[in-house]
Amino acid sequence: MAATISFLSSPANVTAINTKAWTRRLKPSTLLFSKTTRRRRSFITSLNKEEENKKVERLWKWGCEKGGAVAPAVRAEMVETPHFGLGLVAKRSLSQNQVVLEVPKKLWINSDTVAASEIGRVCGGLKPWISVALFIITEEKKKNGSPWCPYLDILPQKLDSPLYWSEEELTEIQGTQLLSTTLGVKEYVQSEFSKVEEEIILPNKHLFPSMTVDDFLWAFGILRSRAFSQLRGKDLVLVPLADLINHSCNVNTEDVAWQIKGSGLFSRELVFSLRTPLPVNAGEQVFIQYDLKKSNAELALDYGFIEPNLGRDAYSLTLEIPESDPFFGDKLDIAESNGFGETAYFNLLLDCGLPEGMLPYLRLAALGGTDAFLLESIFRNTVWGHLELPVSQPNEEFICKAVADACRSALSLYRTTIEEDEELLKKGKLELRLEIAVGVRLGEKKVLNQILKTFEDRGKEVEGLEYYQERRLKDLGLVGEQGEIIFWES
Ligand SMILES: C[S@@+](CC[C@H](N)C(=O)[O-])C[C@H]1O[C@@H](n2cnc3c(N)ncnc32)[C@H](O)[C@@H]1O
Repeated sequence: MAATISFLSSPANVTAINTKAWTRRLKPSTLLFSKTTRRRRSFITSLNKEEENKKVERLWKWGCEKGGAVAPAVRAEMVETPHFGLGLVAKRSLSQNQVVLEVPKKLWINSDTVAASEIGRVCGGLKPWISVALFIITEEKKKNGSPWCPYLDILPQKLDSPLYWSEEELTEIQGTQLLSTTLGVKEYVQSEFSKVEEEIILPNKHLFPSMTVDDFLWAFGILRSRAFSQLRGKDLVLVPLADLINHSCNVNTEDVAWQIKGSGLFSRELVFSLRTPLPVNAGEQVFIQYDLKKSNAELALDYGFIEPNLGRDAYSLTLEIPESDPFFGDKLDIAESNGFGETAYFNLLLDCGLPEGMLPYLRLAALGGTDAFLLESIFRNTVWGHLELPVSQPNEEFICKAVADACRSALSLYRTTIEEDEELLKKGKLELRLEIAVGVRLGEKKVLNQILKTFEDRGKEVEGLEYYQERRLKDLGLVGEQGEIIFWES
C-alpha cells in the first residue's frame, strides 16, 4: 500500500517538542517525592495558621469594606480538604443557586486594569494573559506599596502543576502525554517571556521590577488555576475573593455557578455574582465544578490536582495525512470538506467508543492501491459516507496494524505497568505530586490498552467484514442472500 499513516502520540496544540531527547535526560530515582510537600503543609498548619488567618481577614476587609464586594453567605477560611489552602465556607444554610458573593468590576484584574495602571501605556498590544501576568508580578513585588497587596498576598507561591516539578519529579510521568504537554507549555511560556522581556521590559526598566522567567511562569500558573474556565483568552479576568472557591467532583454542572450582571444606578456597574450550585449546610464549604471537559492531565496542568473520576482518563491521538502521500491533495480536500485537516486530533476516553470521524479519517489516510478510485472527484460528495464503513480488507488491515503498533510503541515508553501503579494507589498516602503522576500515567495506559484491544480485535475480524465492493454489488442487486454473485443469462 502506497499510503502511510503518521500516528503521533503528542497531544493537540503542542508541537515541536523533542520529548524523547528530554526524557532520556531524566534519571529514574527511587527517592522521589520525599515527604517534604505534606510535611511543609502541616508545618504551615500548626505554626502559621494565625498568620494565614490574618491575611485572609485583611483580604476580606479590603474586598468587602473598601472594594464594595458583598458576601451575604460565605466567609473565606483556611481549609484542609480538598487540599490545604483557602476556601469559601457557608455562614448559614444555603439553597441551590443562591448568590453567595458579589464582586464589583473595580476589584477585577484584566486588560482594562492593566491599561489604567502605570505599565498600561507600554502593554497595549500584548495578549491579555501576558499583560495581566506582568501586572501581577509588578504589583506583587511592590509588597505593601501596592493597593492590590491584600489580594496578591494570599496567592500561593507554590503550585503543584507539573509545570513546577523538578526534573526528578518529572521522571514519574516519563512517557506520558502530560510530560510532552508540560514541556511544550514551559517552552511556550519561556519564549513569550523572552519576547516581552526584549520588547517591553528591558526598554522600560523604570516601569518594571527585575523579573525572571520563573516569576512569569508563576504568574502563568496563577492565571491558569484561578481564572474561571469561560473567562480566559481575550476575556481573561481574575476575580479576587470569588477565586477562592474550590472544585468538587460532586458538582456535575458548570452552569449557574456564576454570572456577570449589572448593578447600581441604571445597572451600569458590572458585578461578578457567584452562586452555589448545590445546597450547603452552615459551616460547610461551597464548591463549584471547574471544568467538566478537562481530562486528568489537563486538570493537573492547570490546577495541580486530578480526580479519581473515570471520565477524566484520556489519551489524545494525532493522525496525519503526510505531504509525501501521492494522493495528498485529494485526501486533504476530502478531510477538509468533512471538518478535518492535514492533521486531526482525537480525544479518546476510557470506557467510551472511538470518537466520531476517527475511523473514516484513518481509512482516508490509508487509502491507496486499488481503492484509490474513491478519491476521484465524482465520489467527492459521497466518499466520507463510504469511509464510515470498511473500504477493503487491505485498507482495514492496514489501519488496525498501524494503530495497534502505535499503541504498543506508546505503551513501551512508560516506566511502570498498570499493575504497579494500581499497587501504589492501593497502598495510599501518596504525596500529592506522586498521586497526580500515578493517576495520569495509569489513566493514559488504560486508554491506550483499550485502543490497542479495539484495533487488535478488529484486526482479527477483517476477513468477515463487508467491504465497499460487496455493498456496491448488493445495492445494484447483484448479490444474493448468501453473498453469492447473481448472473443473468442472456
Ligand atoms: C481557584 S483556586 C481556589 C483557591 C485555593 N484553594 C487557594 O488556596 O487559593 C484553585 C486551586 O485550589 C486548589 N483546589 C481547588 N479545588 C481542589 C480540589 N478539589 N482538589 C485539590 N485542590 C483543589 C488547587 O490548588 C487549585 O489550583
